[in-house]
Amino acid sequence: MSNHPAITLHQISKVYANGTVALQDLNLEIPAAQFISLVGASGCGKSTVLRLIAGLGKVSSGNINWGIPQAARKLAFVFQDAALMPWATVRENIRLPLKLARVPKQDAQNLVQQALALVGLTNFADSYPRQLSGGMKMRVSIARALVTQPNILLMDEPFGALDEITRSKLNSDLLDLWQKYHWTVVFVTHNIYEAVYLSNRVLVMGINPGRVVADIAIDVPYPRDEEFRTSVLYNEYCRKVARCLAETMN
Ligand SMILES: Nc1ncnc2c1ncn2[C@@H]1O[C@H](COP(=O)(O)OP(=O)(O)OP(=O)(O)O)[C@@H](O)[C@H]1O
Repeated sequence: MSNHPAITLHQISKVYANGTVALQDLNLEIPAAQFISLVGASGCGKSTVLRLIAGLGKVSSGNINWGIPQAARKLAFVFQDAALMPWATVRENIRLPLKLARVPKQDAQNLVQQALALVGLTNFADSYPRQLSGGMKMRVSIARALVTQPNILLMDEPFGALDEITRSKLNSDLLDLWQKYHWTVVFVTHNIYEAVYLSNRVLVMGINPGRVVADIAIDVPYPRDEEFRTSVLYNEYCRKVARCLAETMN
């Protein structure tokens, strides 16, 4: 894994037009190919951090420095809501970003086929969203992000609406893909267990104002399996994150 910073957020503040101070003096260094999670109380600015990295809004002060030249930056965003077009098939939903980028049809077809295989939905390519379970819809949403072959993946509570069993399966599948493709991942979640299982680092954010209050390295090698999830070490990490989170609420 490279330690070269892909993204550095330096003294970032974000004040929305209505005066809400969402972030204040937030510092965060994200090395290339790291999987980091942001956890924190509702309203502490987690989504704001993702949006600023994605360029969907301007910082009020501070700056975001990129270790990757603009031409080589390929960002993809996955939201909690799969937000699929109900009238279009799985294949058409996944092809949408390629269509918008005017990728030639044959290339697009190949990329969609690959993305379908990655998320295990090849046999559902011609199904409609209404015919899929919640977990399958989220897989389509992930495939739609992966089809653009990103190197930075921004995920805003992608599994928040799923049941525990589906969430746990998608966590494992996501880690398998990450180990293969080495994306830089910034993952927002309310779920401490998910954050510890997935991440190289868990960043705990405080509220009022939003900032990073703890940066906890999860020093456990990948692949991480069921054994890790049931280990004493895993529980210790979860407790540590929970304690930091509780302190932010005091
Ligand atoms: N467009 C906006 N205009 C004004 N205030 C906003 C806007 N977007 C977010 N905020 C405010 O900024 C703060 C941070 O919001 P943000 O959505 O980043 O938090 P969050 O940690 O992702 O919350 P949650 O966990 O509930 O999704 C909140 O107080 C929110 O109300």
